[in-house]
Amino acid sequence: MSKKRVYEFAKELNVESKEVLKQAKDLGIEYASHMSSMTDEDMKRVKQNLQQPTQAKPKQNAAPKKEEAKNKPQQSQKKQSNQNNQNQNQQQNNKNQKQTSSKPKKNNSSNNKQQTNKQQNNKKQNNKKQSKVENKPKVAKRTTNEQERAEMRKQSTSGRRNKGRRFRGTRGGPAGSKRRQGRSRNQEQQQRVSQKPLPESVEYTEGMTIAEIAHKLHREPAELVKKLFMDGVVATQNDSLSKDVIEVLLLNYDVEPIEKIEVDVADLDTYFEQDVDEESLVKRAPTVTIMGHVDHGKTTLLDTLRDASVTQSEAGGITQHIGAYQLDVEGEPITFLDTPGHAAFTTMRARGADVTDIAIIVVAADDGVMPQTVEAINHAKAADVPIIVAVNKVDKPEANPDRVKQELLEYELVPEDWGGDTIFVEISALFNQNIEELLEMILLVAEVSDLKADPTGLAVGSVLEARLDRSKGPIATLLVQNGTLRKGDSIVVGTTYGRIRTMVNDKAQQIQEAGPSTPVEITGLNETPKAGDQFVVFKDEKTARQIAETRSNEAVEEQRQSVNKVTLENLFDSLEEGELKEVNIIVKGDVQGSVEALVGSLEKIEVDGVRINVVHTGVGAINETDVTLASASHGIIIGFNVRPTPQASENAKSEHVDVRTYRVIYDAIDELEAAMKGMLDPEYEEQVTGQATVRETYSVSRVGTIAGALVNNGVIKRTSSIRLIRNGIVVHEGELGSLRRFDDDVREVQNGYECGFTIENYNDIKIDDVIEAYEMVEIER
Ligand SMILES: Nc1nc2c(ncn2[C@@H]2O[C@H](COP(=O)(O)OP(=O)(O)OP(=O)(O)O)[C@@H](O)[C@H]2O)c(=O)[nH]1
Repeated sequence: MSKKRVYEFAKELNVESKEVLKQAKDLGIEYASHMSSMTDEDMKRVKQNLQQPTQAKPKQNAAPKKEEAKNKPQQSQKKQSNQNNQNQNQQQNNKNQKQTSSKPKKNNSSNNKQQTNKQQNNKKQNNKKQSKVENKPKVAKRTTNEQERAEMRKQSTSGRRNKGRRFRGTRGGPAGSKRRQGRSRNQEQQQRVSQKPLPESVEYTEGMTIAEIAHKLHREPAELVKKLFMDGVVATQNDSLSKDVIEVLLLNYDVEPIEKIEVDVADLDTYFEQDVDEESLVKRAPTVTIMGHVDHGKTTLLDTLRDASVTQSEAGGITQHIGAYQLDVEGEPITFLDTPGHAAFTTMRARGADVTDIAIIVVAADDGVMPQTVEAINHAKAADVPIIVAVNKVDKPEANPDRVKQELLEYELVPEDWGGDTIFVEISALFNQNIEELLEMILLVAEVSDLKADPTGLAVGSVLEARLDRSKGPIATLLVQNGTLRKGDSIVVGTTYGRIRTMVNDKAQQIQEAGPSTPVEITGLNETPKAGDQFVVFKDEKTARQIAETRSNEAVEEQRQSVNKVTLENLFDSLEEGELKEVNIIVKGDVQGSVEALVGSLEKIEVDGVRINVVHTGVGAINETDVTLASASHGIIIGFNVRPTPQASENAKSEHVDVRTYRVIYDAIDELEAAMKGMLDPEYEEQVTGQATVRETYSVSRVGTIAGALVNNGVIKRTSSIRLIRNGIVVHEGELGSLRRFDDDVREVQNGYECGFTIENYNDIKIDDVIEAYEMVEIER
């Protein structure tokens, strides 16, 4: 059933809103205001009533809205008023969405996505603004309820001081009030003569101030303040107004309110959903992902296809692995994503990248449908991507393609020759059989899908792969999805940005520009993005940097709010709160033996029924996979004699994964045990206090070696720990046995003074040895 607001309906009938309200009231229908929604039935009834000659009245242009406001019917039921307001909001939202999505869009799915995104944006903005408005003195809420307003007006005129303080009308008594009213009416009339005409409509954003709206209406803010006051809303000209108040205010002036949807420039999705100019659309290559069960031949198929691509390239051309490649089938290009497996596919999708147009599900004819085949089908279906089934390994004597077809019926994949609409191609990826037919089928599905893009304009797309290269810096493989990417372009990728310094295609050729569906590898970014990140080209580097910085800050904030990872510090708290019964750890070490020893010892730690669960062990540096695993399993990484790679360190930092490295197994055990007991010692940092050089040594029986030394740097303290250094090599670490000046025991000896000392349980002190005194100072974690 279609609904209209009172004012829209009035406009349609060319009568005033108040006339409609009046007629409705006569018919027993109560509306809160011009913004109330009318049902079809009500509109019919009101229209009939209005069309009776005595009642119909032409609409006047300069509507005396003040009276209208006065005559506004009061609500009999508070509940109904609220209901109506909800309807109003709902309808305005719908209207706004219609306004923003009226132009033709790429396709249905993007349409839907756009609508949802817009709705989300709307919601986001409304939420943001809501909080802003809520800080204001209840202005917005009060006006949403007509009955409350009326109630307040009543209170103000009855002169109840304690409640009516906001209403100036209570102060001067009836006579004064009348005088003022008379005066202001005159002023209003004078103003009206000299005022600019009102605009037909005003574009507003929620949270605008009275002064801003007054400016748009070419009216004095004081006039608006007064109008609102008459409606029971007390606000000053610098107060922000809620959407409802703004709408009522504008309608009081008979000005159409149009809400302006503010676009979040940092939301990259919006750049993917730009309105398209149908005329600029051209056919683009399909992007294909190959999925299937382990060992069914995904990699072999990708290799066979890539070989074909190499053969096509110029003699001597080398195909480099950039995460995707393009094949030319009789002049029709096809882009293959070079990362087999649905995990990659889903990760990309989870990050917002919908890059796949067609999914090829590889099923080995000798093995049939297996668990990952089903998973792959489900992932493709969830992404609404057309499926082509490649029945592989048909060269094998035990191959049974019909069994595969039979098994796939259960998943609604019915071959064409069995009356369905799924394309099945029987191939041998290893022996290059029927590959051409597979390619033709891909082109056929692509044609049916009518894949198009607009190569004009700035490029948008997704990251297929990214890595950090020691000499070149961050390298990313991008898939252009719309527009044309050019060398030198300023680009935002995920939360990073840069200018495209170099751009190569899958044939390792330097290129200047890349159109839709083209995979390219670029350098020039400031940081390494993640696979699945979206990219958008901006007209200048400054804008790109600003947007990337905003996105980066937003991402950090989001993460801060959502991530609550386990660290050694909060481990005990988590255990206390009953969140953890198992502590997940990942152990990496320099050699297998030490990893096993460490794991063995860690597993023996017993703390009140809490168990250590080793999720993964390995030899070598702590890498990104370890961090991903720790992040996913809320685990802690323990490294023994190994360090994290730079990328792993970065990821650990961003994903809040606790990485602990040790050089002594017992330290690792002690620290983990202490953390589990909530007794983690504070962390200390070494601070060298001073140095002294040995000038003489004396051997004294029962005392040992006494060294005579000169303090030549800082201070040597009796309580300090020391290191004995000979020719730059630490020969002993320990404590002082005694520290003296002449015959006196002293607490410390300053720079430039001589002293005598012994080292506890150590006598091998030689002339020219240096003792370095240091203290362990507690640092904040
Ligand atoms: N006979 C025959 N063997 C094949 C064919 N395709 C792949 N193979 C073999 O099957 C095995 C697995 O192939 P892969 O391409 O590695 O399979 P995959 O699906 O990529 O496996 P994962 O990467 O482990 O998921 C290899 O030994 C291939 O040589 C084929 O068409 N015929």
